[in-house]
Amino acid sequence: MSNPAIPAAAELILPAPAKLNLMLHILGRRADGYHELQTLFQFLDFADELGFALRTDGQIRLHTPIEGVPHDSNLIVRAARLLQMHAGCTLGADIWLDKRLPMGGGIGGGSSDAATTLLGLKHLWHLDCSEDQLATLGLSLGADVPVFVRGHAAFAEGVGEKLQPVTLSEPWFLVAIPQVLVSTAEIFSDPELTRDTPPIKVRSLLEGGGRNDCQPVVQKRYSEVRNALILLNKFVPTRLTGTGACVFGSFPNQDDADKVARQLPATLPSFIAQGRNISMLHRKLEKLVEK
Ligand SMILES: C[C@@](CO)(OP(=O)(O)O)[C@H](O)COP(=O)(O)OP(=O)(O)OC[C@H]1O[C@@H](n2ccc(N)nc2=O)[C@H](O)[C@@H]1O
Ligand SMILES: Nc1ncnc2c1ncn2[C@@H]1O[C@H](COP(=O)(O)OP(=O)(O)O)[C@@H](O)[C@H]1O
Repeated sequence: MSNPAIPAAAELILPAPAKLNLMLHILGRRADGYHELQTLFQFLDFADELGFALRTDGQIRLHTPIEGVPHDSNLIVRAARLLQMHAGCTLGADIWLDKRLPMGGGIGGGSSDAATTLLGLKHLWHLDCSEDQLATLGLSLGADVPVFVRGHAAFAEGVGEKLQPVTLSEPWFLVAIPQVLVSTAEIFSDPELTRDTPPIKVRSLLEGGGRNDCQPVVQKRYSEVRNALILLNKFVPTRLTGTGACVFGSFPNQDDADKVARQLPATLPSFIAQGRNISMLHRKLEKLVEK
């Protein structure tokens, strides 16, 4: 199906889905300042969309700027240039982004855009590089990029790069979007953040178990997040994803999620999407390969 936000010139249109951190424990801080974590990633069927067209002059042009993000700093452009350099590829690309995921929301939009760019351009440029290579390249762009490259729900350790695929139930999520941008770096540098949660084994982690260690710090600093947690908790157990700002609750079906969404005030936008173990991107890529 075509997307009116992406011109017909695009030869390849791919989704860049959101993720949730169903739990997020912080175990410690490494010498380089990064934090050792344990987190459970699941994808949502809610996504940005990217269009790609081949250029033969080697240039990378993103035609849909994001306000406040310079062209060359956009993770899409950085991912494209990194792949070009790594593969010694002389081809370029025109790229269009239909941004639907709230930014700075802890649902991984920028990282997912980067992963979709790596996989999309591998396809467009007919590159012979492995998923392992793309995940390693992705990690240099952000801790969350590898899970989007792999496309399978996962228990993650290290700084988020040691991934163990898991199969979870696939409930419907109501995700509320407090109207505030939370900086990941700011939360990780907060002196009040606890960094001593003991490691747990994935098999001992019951679905819905664990917690988000960032939540106390984020809700203390941002009243918008605090209020959203209070409000949504009246209907369903609610938790922060990543370093926020989004908060979520799960439901057995879409109707139940809809009923709660309708009761939220207009000042707290939200969306509903199903949690998925295989990302939308990988489901679409599989279909392309089958053709
Ligand atoms: C916390 C998580 C959980 O999924 O998600 P978000 O809330 O950002 O989506 C991620 O680990 C974020 O991953 P990502 O957004 O790719 O982070 P990066 O760009 O690599 O790092 C941003 C900043 O966060 C801090 N950081 C990030 C990851 C980590 N394990 N330890 C850290 O201390 C560092 O200060 C770094 O400069
Ligand atoms: N393609 C992109 N999409 C979103 N954000 C981007 C992108 N490229 C760079 N950024 C920068 O990354 C920051 C974090 O974005 P995002 O991934 O949406 O948040 P989070 O990591 O909290 O889920 C943004 O505020 C923006 O400055």
